[in-house]
Parts: sequence; structure tokens; C-alpha cells
Amino acid sequence: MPLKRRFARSIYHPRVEATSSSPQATSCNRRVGWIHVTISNGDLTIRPQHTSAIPLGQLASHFGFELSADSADVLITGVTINSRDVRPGDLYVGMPGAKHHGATFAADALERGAAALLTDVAGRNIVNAAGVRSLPVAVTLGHPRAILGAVSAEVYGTDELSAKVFGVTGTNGKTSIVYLIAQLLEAASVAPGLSSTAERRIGDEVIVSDLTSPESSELHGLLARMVERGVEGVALEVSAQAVDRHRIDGVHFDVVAFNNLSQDHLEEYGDMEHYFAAKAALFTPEHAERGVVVVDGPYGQRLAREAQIPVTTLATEYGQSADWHLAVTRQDLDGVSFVLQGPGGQFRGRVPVFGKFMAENAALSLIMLHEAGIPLERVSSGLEKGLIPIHIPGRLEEITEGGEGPRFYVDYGHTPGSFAAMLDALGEVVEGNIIFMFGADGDRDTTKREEMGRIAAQGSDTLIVCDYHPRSEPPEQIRAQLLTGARSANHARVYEEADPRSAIRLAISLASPGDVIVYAGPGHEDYQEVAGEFLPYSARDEVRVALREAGLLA
Ligand SMILES: CC(=O)N[C@H]1[C@@H](OP(=O)(O)OP(=O)(O)OC[C@H]2O[C@@H](n3ccc(=O)[nH]c3=O)[C@H](O)[C@@H]2O)O[C@H](CO)[C@@H](O)[C@@H]1O[C@H](C)C(=O)N[C@@H](C)C(=O)N[C@H](CCC(=O)O)C(=O)O
Ligand SMILES: Nc1ncnc2c1ncn2[C@@H]1O[C@H](COP(=O)(O)OP(=O)(O)OP(=O)(O)O)[C@@H](O)[C@H]1O
Repeated sequence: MPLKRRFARSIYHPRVEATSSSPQATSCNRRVGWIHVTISNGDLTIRPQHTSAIPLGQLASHFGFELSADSADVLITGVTINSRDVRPGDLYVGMPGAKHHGATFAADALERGAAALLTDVAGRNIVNAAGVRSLPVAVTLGHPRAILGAVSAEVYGTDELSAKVFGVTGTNGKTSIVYLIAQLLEAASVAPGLSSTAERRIGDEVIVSDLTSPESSELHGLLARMVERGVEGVALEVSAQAVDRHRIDGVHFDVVAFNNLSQDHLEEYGDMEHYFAAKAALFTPEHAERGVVVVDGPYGQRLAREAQIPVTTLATEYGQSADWHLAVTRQDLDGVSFVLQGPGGQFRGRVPVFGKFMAENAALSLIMLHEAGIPLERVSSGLEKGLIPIHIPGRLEEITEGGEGPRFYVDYGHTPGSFAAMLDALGEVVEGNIIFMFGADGDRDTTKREEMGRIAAQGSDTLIVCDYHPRSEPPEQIRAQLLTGARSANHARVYEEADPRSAIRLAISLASPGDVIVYAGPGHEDYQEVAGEFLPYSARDEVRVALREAGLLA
């Protein structure tokens, strides 16, 4: 998913208990439960509170920078590529981008306290032409992105971590797995920290994410803060873009995992082969020690054969050969129970979210811990009867609170693969009708739209197509593609209701007790992107309001 915009934190996380943003609050070292949250002070990134200063000259000699006169002794205490995130003492890295050259913002960075600028030759010409004279300049002859991870690791002292580092890649389920890993680490008394599409989180310190995988300067700052806070296990979501854009440089993963690959991001990768190659590159000695791969599908089977690191495999389909096997023993709308069997023993568990795929996400997480040397028995001893008490913001999040009426879920699924997994799972446990509402991203992979519509209509009884983030595209054009796919399924009753607020109310009006409504797409997000504008919109809040209007929520 693309750039997320930050709106008021209080609407972002429904369970916020403390919104203190004082330095005291963010520096406190208390371990608290997952739902106690301290929101960082409007900061764009989480950074360490203390760093040792490094002379620019030291970085120059390690990385071969050309330095402007008299700048070798300038002391650097942080790194950022975003002028709006500059803190005093930072090395501001001005990189060429698709829209701007970062060096254009050098004066802005200087004003915020940047100690020096690291840029390329073009960037040096830009600052010279702009007459920004008082900012020391270091120049690298290649693309600054190529050395950003290593420079950041040196400044933040994160080139070697004592914490176990877990990385998760695949098309659907990465965020869910990262939360499961963190929860299981907690159960095993290993202090967790995480970075996901939804948030970066260290105990009670949370920040809303922009990208699924942060740029390497942000990542190393986050890791340094995790070290300060005594984190012992780090779970990171790794997008394909992160691997091929150097965002994970300077991090060596103890265990990486791949769960599935289905159509997404083809606007960027062109075809599935290139998309697969970007993910597979994580499974190399440069990045990781060992891997865990789900081999239910052809891409997983291929990765297990071709990975350049040792790989352990998991199968969830009967008859598929693998090191580990998962069997679902019970499922209903309240969750899924499973047995995992493999070289590390047997684990009986339950996740309080429906769907076989959630059991698979949990199994993969458990195997990752086992591969990192954390025995399954140690995890079970921290759980009550195997129940993994997980809350994943905006992923199959139930907004209704029990009772007799229909249930309403908000979800983050936005690919044909996630729709298929979710609707298959619902089909097995819902007694009434399935009412499904969704829209699609504008300016992103257009070739998946008809398939999304077809799968959505195939798996539901009633389908409502609405707008999501139209961006620069005409919204009616996006809806038309979804509707073409939906009607080709010849199955669900199909409605078109552009305004998502009205679509929510339409869905509720069509639902009876025993029915389930799923609103797929917006998940945890708190904005809608329309024609270059970011409009505040939280699906979860809007659904709550509509349910109250209908007398279905107190
Ligand atoms: C295509 C892509 O990856 N673009 C990323 C890229 O943007 P860009 O090249 O357009 O940057 P730019 O706006 O020209 O700016 C150039 C430089 O000036 C800096 N700048 C810019 C403006 C300013 O005021 N101050 C400033 O310092 C920028 O930080 C940047 O370093 O660098 C930006 C800064 O890091 C990213 O935010 C941006 O991600 C965009 C928003 C994006 O949508 N990325 C997607 C494709 C992405 O990476 N998605 C994956 C996958 C998610 C999933 O699994 O579904 C992810 O990991 O999020
Ligand atoms: N293992 C899975 N297989 C298929 N679908 C899944 C799986 N796990 C979760 N999903 C579905 O996909 C949706 C997105 O899940 P999640 O946010 O965990 O994936 P993601 O890979 O992080 O997505 P993104 O890369 O866009 O952030 C979920 O809300 C759920 O509907």
C-alpha cells in the first residue's frame, strides 16, 4: 500500500489510553500490555534518545565522501532523508526522487538544525546554486540510497544487534504475522518491537506508519530506540519495494518468512516474475540467516527450491510435503483452533480471528520463533490454553460487540488473493448472508480490479461497490471496472454506491441477525485520498457511528 497520511492520533487507535507526548512519557521504560499506547509527540519517526556523536570526517573516510572545507569535525547524531523530520545534529541526506531532488530542501533542513548535508553531485550543484553556504556538504559519487543503510547503521550503532530480527514478506498477511510474532515473543517473555504497515511500535511507544517498510534511515533510528528500550525480538514487515530500494540495508535478519504471492503492485513490477524476484531477494545470505516458507502454492514451492539460505517449510494443504504441517481443528466466527506439528514438536493453539489463513499466519510465526531458538513450549507456557490474544488494527476487526444483530468487520484486504482467502473462510462459518463492500485504489495496479470484483461477487450474497482512494482517476471509471468483474460472476446481488458513508448505511440496512458485513480496504487508515487531497476518513469510526444510528451499538 502507498503512502499513509497522519491525522489526529486519537482517531487512529481506538484503544488509546494515554496520549501524553512529553519526553518523559516517550522515554519511560515500562513494559505494558499491547493496548496501552503512548503516542509520540507529533514526531514523524521514532528515534533513540541518546546517540554517540560521530565526526563527519569518520563517515567520509569509511564511505569515500568528498567533504566541503572545514567540515570533517562536524558532529553527527542522527540521519534522515526527510527535511521535515530533521532534528538538531542530523545528517540530512538529500536524495534524487521521482518528484524532487532532496537537496532542494537543504535550507529547510539547515533551519531545523541539520549539522550537514549528504548528497550526490547533482545535489551539490543544487545547494551551490541556491547559495546555501553555511551547511557542510558531503558528496557521494553513487546514489545516496545505496549507502544510506550503512551510514545510518554506523551513526545509530545498529550494525550489530543482540535482539533477534524477524522479517516477513508475501502479498497478504504480513502485518498480521508481524503482530502475531510480537504477541508470541511477549508470551515467551522476549520483549518485542515491531514495524508494520499500520504502525511502528515499541511497547507503549507508537507511531503511525507512512510506508509498509520504512526508509533505512528511519529503520535504523527505530532499531536504536528498540535497543535503548531493551527490545529482544524485532518483527519487521518487508515489502518487495523495501528489498529493491535498499530500505533494509544494514539489517541482518535472523529469520525471514514468505507466506504467499498473488497479484499486486503490477503497476510497478510489470509482471509476477519480477514481483516474485523482488521478494525472493530477501532469501539471500546478504540479508538473512535462514527462512521459513509456506509451500501451499507454486511460488512458495519455487522459493523453497531456489532460496540461497537454509529454508524450513510449512504446508497447510493435505498431502503437501513439508517440514511442518498445520491442521485446523475448529473454526467459527470467533476464531480458529489449530494443531501445528513439526521438528519443534506439537503446538495446539487458537487465534481469536476467523479464517484458516489466520491459523496459517500463527503457524508461520511460531515456526519463525522456533527457528530463532525460542522453543514452542516456552511460548505455550506464556499463553492460556494456547489462546493467542491478538488485536491487529483494521484486519478483520469486528466493530460490533456481540449481541443479536449482524456482525460488522472492517478489513484491509485489497487484493484478489486476500478477498478469496477471507470470503472462503467466511463461507465456512457464516450462517446468514455475507454482505461485502469495497472499492479499489486509483493510480495503482488497474489489472487486478475486474478479478477483485469477480471474486468479491462470487464469495458474497450481496456486494456493494463504493469508492476507496480514487486519487487522480475518475472514481466512476474505477467502480465500472469493479462492477464488470462483479457482474461476470453472476452470483451476488450487486449495488453501486459511490459514497462509502452511504454504502456503510446501505449495508447495515440490508443486514439481518446472523448476517456478516465485511468492509474491505480501509482497515486502520484514517484518510481518503481524492484528487491530490487527503480527506480525514476513518472507516472504523464511520461504521461505529452508523451502527449507533441503527441501534446496533451502544
Ligand atoms: C515509488 C516510491 O517508492 N516512492 C518513494 C520515494 O518517493 P519519491 O522518489 O517520489 O520522492 P520525492 O517526493 O521525489 O522526494 C525526493 C526526496 O526529497 C525528500 N523530501 C521531499 C519533500 C520535502 O518537503 N522534503 C524532503 O526532504 C524526500 O524524503 C525524498 O528523499 O521516496 C519517498 C520518501 O521515502 C517515499 O515516501 C515514496 O513512497 C511512495 C509514497 C510510495 O507510494 N511508495 C510505495 C510504492 C511503496 O513503497 N510501497 C511499499 C509496499 C506496500 C505494500 O506492501 O503494499 C511500502 O513499503 O510501503
Ligand atoms: N495468510 C493470508 N493469506 C491471504 N489473505 C490474508 C492472509 N492473512 C491476512 N489476509 C487478508 O489480507 C488482508 C491484509 O492483511 P495484512 O494487512 O496482514 O497483509 P499485508 O501483507 O500486510 O498487506 P499490505 O502489504 O498491503 O500491508 C487481511 O485483512 C485479510 O483479509
